[in-house]
Amino acid sequence: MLVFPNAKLNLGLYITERRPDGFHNLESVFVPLPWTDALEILPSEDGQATSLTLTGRPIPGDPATNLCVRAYELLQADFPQLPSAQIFLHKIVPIGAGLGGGSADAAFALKAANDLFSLNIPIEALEAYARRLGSDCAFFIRNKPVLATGRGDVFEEIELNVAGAGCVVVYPDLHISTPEAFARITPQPPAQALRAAVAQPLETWRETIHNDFERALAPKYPVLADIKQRLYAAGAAYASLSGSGSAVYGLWPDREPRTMQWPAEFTVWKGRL
Ligand SMILES: C[C@@](CO)(OP(=O)(O)O)[C@H](O)COP(=O)(O)OP(=O)(O)OC[C@H]1O[C@@H](n2ccc(N)nc2=O)[C@H](O)[C@@H]1O
Ligand SMILES: Nc1ncnc2c1ncn2[C@@H]1O[C@H](COP(=O)(O)OP(=O)(O)O)[C@@H](O)[C@H]1O
Repeated sequence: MLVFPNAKLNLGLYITERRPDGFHNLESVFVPLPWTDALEILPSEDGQATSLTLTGRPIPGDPATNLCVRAYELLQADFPQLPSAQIFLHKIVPIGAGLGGGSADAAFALKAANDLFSLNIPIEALEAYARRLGSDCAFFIRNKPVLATGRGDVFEEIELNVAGAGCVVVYPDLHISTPEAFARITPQPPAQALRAAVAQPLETWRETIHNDFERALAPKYPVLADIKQRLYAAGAAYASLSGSGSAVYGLWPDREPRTMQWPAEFTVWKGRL
């Protein structure tokens, strides 16, 4: 079974408090971004152990701990009838970019195994498996715009009118680790209610919707503010860091983004939400 795990963007991101379990409560709107990896899961040849074949963008870390493998093993622990699998991942979405790429691969691996082997796991149970793999992983099970709270794993439906907006995502070849980014944050309540702010026209968001990681990361990574400023100079109605970085995106509600030149080492995605 071949699936295409997509990335996500954060529209606003407020880190509101540190929790006793070491994680942080947050408030953010997550939206699917149609920038995808390719993931294939097939039953193994007779007697072969589960294998992972990686192509595309190199993924740091031991392949045995790749989130696709961990997702599959999580299901195998509860479904002994699940055979070994051959997993092929062609990695395209930048890593450590705040685009949720690893979490998307894990969630799509759960969904693909559920469909391929007819496990009939209900959607709520798939979300529960996903929560064990990463804070934002459960988002990719339903893969619809949500207001996320808690650890980034508690969702409420939200009305959004960004579908079809022009979007440019710029990854400056900079891996920012999520724990490192959190270490730079002082939690505080959001200045504005996010649900109300995203309901207003996109042109108003520049004044009302913020990502707390921007200020926290600015001293160490000035390139992030440079990219944002260039997106605004090219006519974006709204521009922001996604997640804990380092990808920065711009949105254009009703017209094509102007062509922009970026350094050769940057990776740029251009399309529509
Ligand atoms: C904070 C967000 C916002 O979108 O950042 P990005 O990963 O997108 O940049 C995500 O929810 C991240 O989700 P995810 O990347 O799955 O995080 P996890 O693997 O669960 O956690 C990685 C580390 O980040 C910190 N962490 C993560 C989520 C959270 N709510 N509080 C935290 O303090 C913890 O130090 C944790 O050990
Ligand atoms: N399939 C995968 N794709 C990307 N990263 C993975 C994967 N499996 C494990 N990882 C690990 O997860 C970490 C976070 O990756 P990713 O989800 O892309 O970043 P972010 O949380 O910033 O969106 C990486 O450092 C990587 O080592």
